[in-house]
Parts: sequence; C-alpha cells; structure tokens
Amino acid sequence: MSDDSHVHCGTSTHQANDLASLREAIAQAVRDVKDKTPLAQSFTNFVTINLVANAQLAAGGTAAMSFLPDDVIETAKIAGANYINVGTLLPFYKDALPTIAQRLNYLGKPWVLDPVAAGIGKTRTVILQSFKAAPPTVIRANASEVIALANMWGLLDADNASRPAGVESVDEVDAAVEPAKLLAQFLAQSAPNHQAAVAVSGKVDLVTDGEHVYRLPGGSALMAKITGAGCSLGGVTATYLAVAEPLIAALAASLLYDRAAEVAGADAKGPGSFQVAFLDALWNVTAEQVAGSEILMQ
Ligand SMILES: Nc1ncnc2c1ncn2[C@@H]1O[C@H](COP(=O)(O)OP(=O)(O)OP(=O)(O)O)[C@@H](O)[C@H]1O
Ligand SMILES: Cc1ncsc1CCO
Ligand SMILES: [Mg+2]
Repeated sequence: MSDDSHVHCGTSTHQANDLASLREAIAQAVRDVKDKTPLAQSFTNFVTINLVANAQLAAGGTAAMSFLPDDVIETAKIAGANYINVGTLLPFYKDALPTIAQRLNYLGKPWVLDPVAAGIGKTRTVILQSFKAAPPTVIRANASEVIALANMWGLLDADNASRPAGVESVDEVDAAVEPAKLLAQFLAQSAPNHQAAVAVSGKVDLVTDGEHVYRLPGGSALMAKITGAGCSLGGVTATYLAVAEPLIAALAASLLYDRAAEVAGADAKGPGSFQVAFLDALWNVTAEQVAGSEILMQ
C-alpha cells in the first residue's frame, strides 16, 4: 500500500503522502464491505436493476430495491447508504423522488445519484432540478450527464453549454472536469462534514471531491457493451458509501470496476460471458489489488 510508484503528473511529496493514506482508506473500505456486508438501498431503473443488486452482492454488500416513499424512507433507516437512478421513469416518480430526496437529507442519510439521460424530457428535468435543494452525497454519471446536470443546476457559464445525450455519453471525460468539480463543490456545501464526490465514468474514469481530481485508467471496452455497467457502478458506490467517506467510496468503487473489468475482459468471448466473468471478478478482486491501482492525481 505504501507503493506509490504509480503516482504521475509531477506529484509532490505532500501529494504522495496524501495518496498513500488514500490507498489505505480505499483498502479499508473494500475490506469493511466484505466484513460487514452493509445494506445499500436502491431506487433504480427497470433495465439494469438485477445487475445492480448482483454487483452489490458480489462486492460484499447487500441489496434492497424500493420505489414507494414510505418503503424507501423506512428502509433508509436501516440502510448504510442509498442510491437513486432516474433511467426509467413512471408518472408517480415526479412527486416521489423529490419527497424521498428531501427525507434522506433531513434524516442525514448519504445517497448516490445516477442522473441517467440528464437533459432528456420534462419529467426527468423537474426531478433532477428538485435535487438541487436536497442534493446527493455522491454523483456517479457519464460525462454528458455530468455536464447536463451542472448546466441544469446553473453551475456552468454559457461556454460550457451542454446537449442531452440519451443514456450513453457523447462527451469525453475531460470535457466534464470543470462541471464535475463545480458539482462536487456544490454538493459539499450542504453535505455532512462538507464531504462529497463526483465520479465521471468513461475510458479513463475521473473522481473529484471538488478540490483534487483523480484519473483512473484501465478497465475494458466491453464494459460499454453490457447495459448497466454505469448503473451498477452507482449501486456499488452506495455500498462503499455505507462504510466510507464520499471520496473514498467513489474511488474504491471505480477502481474495483476497472480491475474487475480487466480480469473479465481477459477471457470473455463477448458481452454475455463478459458480464458473468465480471460479476465473478467483482467477488474475487482483492482490497490490495483495488488500493494498489494506478491513480493519477491532479
Ligand atoms: N471505453 C472504455 N474503456 C474502459 N472502460 C470503460 C469504457 N467505457 C466505459 N467503461 C467503464 O464502464 C463503466 C460504466 O461507465 P459508462 O461511462 O459506460 O457508464 P454509463 O454510460 O452510465 O453506463 P450505463 O448507463 O450503460 O449503465 C465504468 O466502470 C467505466 O470505467
Ligand atoms: C438502456 C437504458 N434505458 C433506460 S435506463 C437504461 C440503462 C442504462 O442506463
Ligand atoms: Mg448510465
């Protein structure tokens, strides 16, 4: 864990020390999930709900999926963290989701948001706009969604105007650096202990707490050929958020995904066998492998 040979970008000694303690905390989070099997509750889309639950179990946690406000709030009282994903919408979500977000925040319950397809449709926009007043602890999204959400919350100037992109990203992760930092700073203002994080997925993942930016290379291109890679990453981020602070949870989940995708990609014959191998790898990748990953700090 003290091996920081993967540090790049002219890293100072101070940063190297930070990175060493970050690696310790990441390893601890991975071990804590395996030891404590924390519950993370999800309000998530119908397309990928099964992969979300299976990925949370494979990482070592437990899953519960709920949709009605009373059910979500009661379950939140026993869950370590929560996850909201707006990929598929039903009419009642327009009232249910703002209510749920407000209650989670009032109760001080940490939660992860995946703003799937941000920018598409009035209903989704109303729901995502409502979260500005009751923000999540962590946002996990692709680059287009991060840009669209930052724009929707009025955090961007005209130069950074976004376009909606469906459920797949049309933007590169690098285009989302500033929007991600601005979102993380905004989340931190209202978060317990002022701690929050934004994770942007793509070829090279990016995680920021609003101050530092961490780039996480690796993974497999086959991740983009199974549906729910991003959704389940949000779910597993919530699993880690049950035992760790936001930045550590976002880093641990994204790094676990990269390492597991590499293992799965090594002998998969295509997307089907890749998904099966990926779940096995989520289970088998060790805390040391996750924490020893390449992390480019800025
Ligand atoms: N080209 C790529 N190379 C390596 N890993 C990738 C690539 N594209 C995506 N990934 C990985 O796939 C996972 C999901 O990221 P992605 O950006 O596809 O999310 P998403 O668009 O929200 O996905 P979905 O909505 O289908 O769940 C992340 O772990 C990310 O690292
Ligand atoms: C394909 C799809 N459509 C709505 S949600 C979803 C899962 C990927 O975000
Ligand atoms: Mg997605």
